[in-house]
Amino acid sequence: EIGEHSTQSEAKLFLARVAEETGMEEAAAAARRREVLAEIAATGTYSHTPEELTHGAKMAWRNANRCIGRLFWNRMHVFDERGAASEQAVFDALLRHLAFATNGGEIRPAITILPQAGDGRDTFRIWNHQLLRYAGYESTAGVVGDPASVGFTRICERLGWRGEGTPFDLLPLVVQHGGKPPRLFEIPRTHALEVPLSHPERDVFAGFSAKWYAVPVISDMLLEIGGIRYPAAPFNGWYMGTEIGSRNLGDEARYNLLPRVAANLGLDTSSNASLWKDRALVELNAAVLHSYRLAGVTIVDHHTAAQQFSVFERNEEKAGRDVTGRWSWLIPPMSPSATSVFHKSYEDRIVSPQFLHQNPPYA
Ligand code: HEM
Ligand SMILES: N/C(=N/c1cccc(CO[C@@H]2CCNC2)c1)c1cccs1
Repeated sequence: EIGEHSTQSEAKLFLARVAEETGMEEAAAAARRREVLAEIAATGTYSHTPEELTHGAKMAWRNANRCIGRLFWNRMHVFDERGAASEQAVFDALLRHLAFATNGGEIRPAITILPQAGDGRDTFRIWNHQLLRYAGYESTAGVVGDPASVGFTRICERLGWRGEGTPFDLLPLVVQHGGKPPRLFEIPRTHALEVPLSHPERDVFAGFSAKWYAVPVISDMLLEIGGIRYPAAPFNGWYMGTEIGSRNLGDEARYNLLPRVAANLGLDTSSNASLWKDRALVELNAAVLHSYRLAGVTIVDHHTAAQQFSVFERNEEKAGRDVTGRWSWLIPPMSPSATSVFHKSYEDRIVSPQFLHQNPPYA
């Protein structure tokens, strides 16, 4: 009962906003509103039209408070896979998503929306954090691969998966349907474009051949639109260089490459004041941007991304909408004060539609 009222009020708010933003006729909007309220009264839930689903997913991106990439919110391809009825069908849809998004390196933002929660049939959950990610193996000599993946790698191994044991083993996709045991699927190499990393002037990676995957596809967040929850709705954009250069490869708790890069640059790592970590970070980030450009794979540097975010703020102002944001995430991890975002403040208010974190499906 209470659920029904909240769905009704969330649905009414969403339908009114979509009608207004997509210029729907008043009569058509009223008819749709009545139809949805009747469906909720009869079944406790409702289904979005393809148009509502598409615009709702774009609104959720536009409302993503931690996202610096929102300028392009209206240019995202939406794959409606609400008809998926098996793990195999989900896997096929995810491969299609990867192929479409990769597009030979000219990355296209996209989202694949799988069945909504609570529509009677069981829902799907994708256990991966991202469709493409490297395994992490804990050993007595430390971690081989991505330390952030150690837990999930163990789960994959418990489910029967065996990696090669290199620092860059692509993890399998793990798809669960309702309460059934999850199924594992290997991603074909044809769908997992990777970028070999090199530096334009210096051999910063001497002794460690580094690479990273082209397309980041977040697959563990829940998409909420007008009171309807989509627990599996993987979405991709392109990378901002600092995500790879500063965090994935630079963090001590990740690939921890700063000492090696500093040594290869001949820096004095005996004192903080030589700023050797800062110099190593700059060259590591320069190498990432250089390598993706050389490979013809879309990437954005944090200065350009910040400028694009300013254009987004101006566009939203013109559209009469507030921009909400989480400052601590919007500022890039490198040279934040050299970007405009740093010198502004943002209200971290949750606006629906929205992407939300959800509990991992595995114990
Ligand atoms: C097109 C290029 C895009 C770029 C460069 C970009 C950039 C970023 C960056 C740098 C972050 C912070 C990630 C971190 O610090 O770990 C982020 C967060 C986020 N982005 Fe974007 N983004 C893009 C597209 C998208 C798209 C297409 C969506 C969804 C449709 C999206 C939704 C989000 C969400 C929900 C978060 C917060 C994630 C969390 O709370 O863990 N972004 N984005
Ligand atoms: N460039 C990106 N970066 C991210 C966007 C959202 C989330 C993440 C990773 O978030 C992890 C969880 C908290 N920090 C790391 C990275 C995109 C991924 C998918 C669309 S754009």
